[in-house]
This record gives sequence, structure tokens and C-alpha cells, in this order.
Amino acid sequence: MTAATIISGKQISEEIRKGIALEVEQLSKQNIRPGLAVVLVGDDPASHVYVRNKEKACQDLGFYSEVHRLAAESSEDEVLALVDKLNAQASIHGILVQLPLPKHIREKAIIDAIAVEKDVDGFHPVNVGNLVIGDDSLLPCTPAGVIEMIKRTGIQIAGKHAVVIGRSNIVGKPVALLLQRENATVTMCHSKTHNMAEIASQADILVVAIGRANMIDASYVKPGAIVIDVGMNRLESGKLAGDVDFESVKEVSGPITPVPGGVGPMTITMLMQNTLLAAKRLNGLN
Ligand SMILES: Nc1nc2c(c(=O)[nH]1)N[C@@H](CN(C=O)c1ccc(C(=O)N[C@@H](CCC(=O)O)C(=O)O)cc1)CN2
Repeated sequence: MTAATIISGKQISEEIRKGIALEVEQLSKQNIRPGLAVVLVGDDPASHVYVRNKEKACQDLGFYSEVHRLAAESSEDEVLALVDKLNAQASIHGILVQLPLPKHIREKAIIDAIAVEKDVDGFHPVNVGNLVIGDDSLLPCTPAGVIEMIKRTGIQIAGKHAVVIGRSNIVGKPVALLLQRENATVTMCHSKTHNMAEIASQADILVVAIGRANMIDASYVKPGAIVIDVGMNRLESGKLAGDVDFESVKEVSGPITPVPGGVGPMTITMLMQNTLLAAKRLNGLN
């Protein structure tokens, strides 16, 4: 058995970002500069890191950006008022409210308030509905990144059996819909699924987003299958681990994503791509 190819989210991100930077340069000739507003409420340390990385990506690519850091005690009404203001602000084409929010703020109320055309997270019910019926929409960043990584293996998705482990609204469900859109035959597994290893090991493409460190070992994997690990679990040691036991699985799988350096970097790159797209659309371009 030859060694599995590592699908590097970092490397793919760099390639995509080069293309985005070129488009930003072109748009600047028409006085258009993509603008992203990020709203961060509270003190979650990981969220602060992700938001800083988004800010840096904007800087590197020549986007206009605003980061609104609000205290953890901020009320839902304060966040809604900020979202309203950003909805109306011409220099902002994309709005992202970093999740999770403090418990007293309803995520749904905030997401529903974001203008559909500026919802670069693709979480607004209208964008989700358009994804379900196959209409054009802003796609959620992590799922879009997953599909991009699979496509870049050069292995055809159409006709393949894809198994998605996890059914969250922000990863599992949209990934399954996007795989169906690419004409895969999709099976979804979740915490109540019986004989999960048996089902997973029939997959040509296995996407794991279940939130349990190193849960998926080689017994879940068909030899040669593409394995995409969306998990991001902080261990007591401080190390980051995926949901897939990378060391054992890479011995049987085909192309496989690492954690870190896999799906994570793609999430931010797809956010930049969505913001660019939103900026073009809001300026009557496509
Ligand atoms: N509004 C949103 N909130 C959250 C989202 C989202 O897509 N929209 N996703 C996650 C957090 N996230 C982006 O916001 C994100 C998580 C991780 C990474 C990343 O690059 N991870 C690195 C490792 C970083 C580390 O060491 O901690 C990697 O995997 O290599 C990027 C973005 C939840 N909230």
C-alpha cells in the first residue's frame, strides 16, 4: 500500500487566495473594495484567535474590514442594533457574527437579522433554503471548503458513495446537500446510528464532523477512501486533534486531511471568497 496523500488546506488556501487577490486588484479599478464586518461578543479565547485570523486575511487580500468586539454582557438588542447598522452600511458587503454567542443571546435571532445578500456565513434561513432547493446562494464556509478539497484530489465525486458523520446545521447537513448536488450518493450517520463503522467503511468519500477526538479509526475506513476531518478538539495537553485518528487511518485511506492544517484554513479562505462574491453582486457584477 502506498502512503496516503495529505490534502493540505493551507496549500489549497494559498492557491485560492492568489486568485482572490487578483480579483480584488481588478475590482479596485472600478473603485470597489470588498468589505467584511466581523462581530465578536464575549471572551471565548478560540473565537478571538479565529477573528484575528479573519482580520489578517482581509488585510493580506486588500479587503476593507471592521471588527466589532462587544463585551460578554452585551444585550441581544445591542447586537441586533449593530447588525442593522452593518446591513445598511455601503462599505460592508459581508457580515459575520462569530459563534458561539453568549448563552443569553439567541443565535437564531441574530442570524435571521443579517441581510441575506451580506450573509457570508451562509447561515441565514433564506440561504439555507436556497441550498436545499439547489438555487444559487452564499454557501456556508466550512462545507464549501470540504467540497473544494475533495474536488482538488482530482477524484470524481459523481456516482460515489459519500458518508457524512454528524448532522449539525453548520457542517453535516450542508455538506450532505453539497455532496448530493455533486451527484454523490449520500448516507448520513449520527450519534444514534447503529453499526456506524460498517456503514462508514462502505464510503468512497468519508466526511467526519462529530466532535469527538480521534473517534474514527481504521475500522471505519474503506481502503483508498477520501477522508475529510472537520473535527477540531482541544485536548487536555493543549494539542488540537481531529475526529479522525490520523495516524492509523492514513495507513488505509486514500487522500486525507490533517488537523490542524486541513479544513480549518479553508473555512477562512471560503469566507474571503464569499465576501468577494457578495461585493460583486452588491455592485451589480457577478
Ligand atoms: N460565524 C461562524 N462562527 C464559527 C465558524 C464559522 O464558520 N462561522 N466556524 C468555527 C470557527 N472558525 C471560524 O470561524 C474556524 C475554526 C478553525 C479555523 C482554523 O484555521 N483552525 C486551524 C487551527 C487553529 C488552532 O490552532 O486553534 C486549523 O485547523 O489548522 C478557522 C476558522 C466556529 N465558529
